[in-house]
Amino acid sequence: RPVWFPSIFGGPPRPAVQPPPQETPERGKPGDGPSDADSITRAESKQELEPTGPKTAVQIPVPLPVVQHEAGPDAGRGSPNADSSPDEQTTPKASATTPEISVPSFALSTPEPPSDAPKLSAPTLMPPPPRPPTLRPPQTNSTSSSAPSLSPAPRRTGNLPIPPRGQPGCSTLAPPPTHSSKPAKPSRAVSLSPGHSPLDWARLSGHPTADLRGLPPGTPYLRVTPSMLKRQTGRKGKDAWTVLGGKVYNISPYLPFHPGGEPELLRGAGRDGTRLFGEIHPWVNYEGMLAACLVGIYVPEEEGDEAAGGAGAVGGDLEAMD
Ligand code: HEM
Repeated sequence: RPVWFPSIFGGPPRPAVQPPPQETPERGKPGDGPSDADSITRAESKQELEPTGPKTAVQIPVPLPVVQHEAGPDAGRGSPNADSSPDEQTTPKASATTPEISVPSFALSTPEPPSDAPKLSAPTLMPPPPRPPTLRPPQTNSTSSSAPSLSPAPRRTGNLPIPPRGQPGCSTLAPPPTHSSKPAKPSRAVSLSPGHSPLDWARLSGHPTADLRGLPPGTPYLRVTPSMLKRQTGRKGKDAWTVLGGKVYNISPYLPFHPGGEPELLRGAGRDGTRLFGEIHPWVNYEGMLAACLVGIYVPEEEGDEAAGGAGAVGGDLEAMD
């Protein structure tokens, strides 16, 4: 393999002593093991195991005899010692304990685990990756596997940089400056009197038979004209009507329940409050909340059913509309 380098880097032309195609089959031969790293490792481990095991297995280079060789000394040593479980007879644990003592490559990791833990010595065949000093458990004796997973947590938090505090705009509790630059719109909600919460209104108006229209029972839906609506302002003993989306509602029963207050709600009384309503809270489901307060539909003057008393029957028009 060193012969390649001069030819690659423009050195004097030399005939290749061993061309690449010839190296591969030679290295693949099981008998020429010294060139392969695995074969070297197996050979060294077998040599170290040889004093404790039978000598015949050392001469076999293939992996299968190695397993048989390791099972032999394990069974032989494991039977007098009561500390090993019966499952260890089939595992190649004997090879892990023995090279730990004599293989030169184990010298780097030997001081880390104690020699009485044979299962932890197996990964020492390959040197462990470098770990930061903060993640290393403080105790050298690794008695349980769960201990290392718990110990790095407090160490890690202790080494994390603490964000700066005390400066304006740097607090983690405060919103970002881009969000806090514009002051929030102050709420115009009022405190409702006891028994007039939104839930109370839902109980009062949510019943299917609830009738909060302020009309005699059995009165059909009305065709409400602008002149009719104008008189329903909530004053002079009359109910307050408003138009929302083409429908006329009696909002008088809802006045003490309105979160925005009675005066605000009365701004829409006697007129079409659709635009005003939509400017303040378009998300409010007025159709569901005022279903029991539905008086009728809003129609032009000439299409109204106004009689001398005020109301005319709508008939089935509103039901067809729904
Ligand atoms: C058309 C005249 C109306 C006006 C001028 C009006 C005005 C207001 C105002 C100023 C608020 C307080 C908003 C805030 O919290 O800052 C409010 C809240 C509220 N209004 Fe009205 N309102 C009207 C009609 C209605 C109607 C007809 C309903 C029910 C069908 C209603 C249901 C509510 C509800 C549920 C809230 C609380 C909204 C929330 O907290 O998000 N309002 N209203």
